[in-house]
Amino acid sequence: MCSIADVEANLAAAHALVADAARQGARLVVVPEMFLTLDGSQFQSLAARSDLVSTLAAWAQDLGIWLVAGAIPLPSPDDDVRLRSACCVFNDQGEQVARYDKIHLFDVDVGDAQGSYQESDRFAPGEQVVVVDTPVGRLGLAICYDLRFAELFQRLADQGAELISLPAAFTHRTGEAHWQSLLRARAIEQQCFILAANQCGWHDDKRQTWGHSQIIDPWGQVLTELGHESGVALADIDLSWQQEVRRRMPVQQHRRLNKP
Ligand SMILES: O=C(O)CCC(=O)C(=O)O
Repeated sequence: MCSIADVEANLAAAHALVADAARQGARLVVVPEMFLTLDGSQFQSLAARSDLVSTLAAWAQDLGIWLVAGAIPLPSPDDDVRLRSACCVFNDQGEQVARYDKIHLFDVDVGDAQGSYQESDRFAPGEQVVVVDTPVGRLGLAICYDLRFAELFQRLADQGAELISLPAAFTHRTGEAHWQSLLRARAIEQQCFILAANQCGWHDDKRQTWGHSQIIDPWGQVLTELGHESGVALADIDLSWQQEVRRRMPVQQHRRLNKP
């Protein structure tokens, strides 16, 4: 989706997309990073709103789906005044079953319309690698810039991840150059499904994201892909195909360095 500076409008747009996915039979739905807003000046007030997490939990329960709720700004679990960019997972009963705080923060000058990004001005990095069992497989959690850090994906796979979700607001410039190559590489390396939900388009004329949300299988095949527009991408997660890929090419067993 393409979030703008209006949180209520973004909530309504996200809910419509999630409901559409549920109507089409999705059992687990991933929404993009910072889908409530990409406007950093609103993060502090959003993090103070206790109603948002319960709203997202209610979506999951009402629609009978598991929801990987992108990333939203939440308070740090410790005393740090900076927030965390947090991905909460809700089950179909509306219970929060996991929370992953983005580990790798995007402090990068990509030379696009926004100038440089300094995520660590507002956020502190997470420290925990998180996996959670879901009805469609064991799910590892990562967010956007994390995609560039293969060792996180290796750790997720070492903890049994069969699929890895990646809510993102990947920039247009870096997305055009690297998004799909990195997604496919991570899927092939870990022989995992990758569920990548990206923001798209211009956000209030300030920032442009790449879109191209997609689902990739453990062989690196793109099962479904959106373009630059917002929408819903759906795929079947066939874990027997994953077992077949892993059985035929047991790269994890062939590791000789950094074995867990
Ligand atoms: O890694 C990139 O090129 C984009 C990352 C990004 O936009 C983010 O983490 O918000």
